[in-house]
Amino acid sequence: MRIGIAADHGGFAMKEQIVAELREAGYELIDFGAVKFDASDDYPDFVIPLAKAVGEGRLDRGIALCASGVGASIAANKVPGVRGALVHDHYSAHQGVEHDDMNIICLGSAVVGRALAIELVQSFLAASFSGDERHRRRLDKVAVLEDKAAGT
Ligand SMILES: O=C(CO)[C@H](O)[C@H](O)[C@H](O)COP(=O)(O)O
Repeated sequence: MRIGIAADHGGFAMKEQIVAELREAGYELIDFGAVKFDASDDYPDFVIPLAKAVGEGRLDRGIALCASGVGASIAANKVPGVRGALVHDHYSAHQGVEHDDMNIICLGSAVVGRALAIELVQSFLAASFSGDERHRRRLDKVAVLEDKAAGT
């Protein structure tokens, strides 16, 4: 599985922890930055390149962090092909993939602790889209909006 991760200063420390844990667990992942803590950086500068890589199919899954996870979620979901969600709980971390084909998990470093964040990411990465017809039908109704925006 091709995985990417991105964070602004609000999520930087937690990103570093998640990268270390996932690499230790054997995952390979691409780090879209930030590469250092800079209190003046902006989450779109890191989250949008990650989201484009996921939306264009160059990555299978993404992990996006900021302080609340809200800005990261808003930015990621502007990108076609992205189905991102701000997640704080185990059920959403896997059900969001199983039912909604979530491909970017957004986390708020000021909201969830390190251990929970890593468990949420592992749950997200371990889950697969069920492919059930009712879920595809619902996703197709959402994707229509992207098709209209693209003029197709
Ligand atoms: O949480 C965030 C957006 O939802 C981001 O991490 C911002 O950086 C957060 O708003 C903190 O911003 P500040 O410039 O550090 O006050």
